Amino acid sequence: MGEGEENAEDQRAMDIGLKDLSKMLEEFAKARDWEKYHSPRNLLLAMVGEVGELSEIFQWRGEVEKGLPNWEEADKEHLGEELSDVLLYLIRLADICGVDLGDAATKKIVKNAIKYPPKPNKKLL
Ligand SMILES: Nc1ccn([C@H]2C[C@H](O)[C@@H](COP(=O)(O)OP(=O)(O)OP(=O)(O)O)O2)c(=O)n1
Repeated sequence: MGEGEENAEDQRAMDIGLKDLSKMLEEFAKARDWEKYHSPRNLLLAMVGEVGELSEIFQWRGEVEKGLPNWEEADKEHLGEELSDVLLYLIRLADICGVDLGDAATKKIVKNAIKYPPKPNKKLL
């Protein structure tokens, strides 16, 4: 196994968090002098573009089974890439807007639970 493959394994093994990804994206932009392009509006439009690319994967397939059992591996890999592009732009957008996404999302889940109370026998939150 080459060094690059070992690093990829390490990355997979890591339970990476939003803050780590945010830092990596900041470094990625800095290293390319792309910070000037990463304005809130540009990032939002880039994210919406990636949502379009994600949608294209499902377009014309009809409903698909959970777990995508009949999909080619290459299609699943493509799906992972497009999901990642959406996530990465979302994380970068939140960072550039000064929003702590982990904190905001946690608060939102609590708010959702109050708005939509669970069935009495299924109370998890
Ligand atoms: N100014 C940019 C351009 C790209 N990226 C990063 C975030 C996304 O994860 C990915 C998007 O790259 P592309 O625009 O090349 O989009 P795709 O990877 O989807 O390629 P394609 O549109 O050719 O399928 O790169 C970024 O942070 N800032």
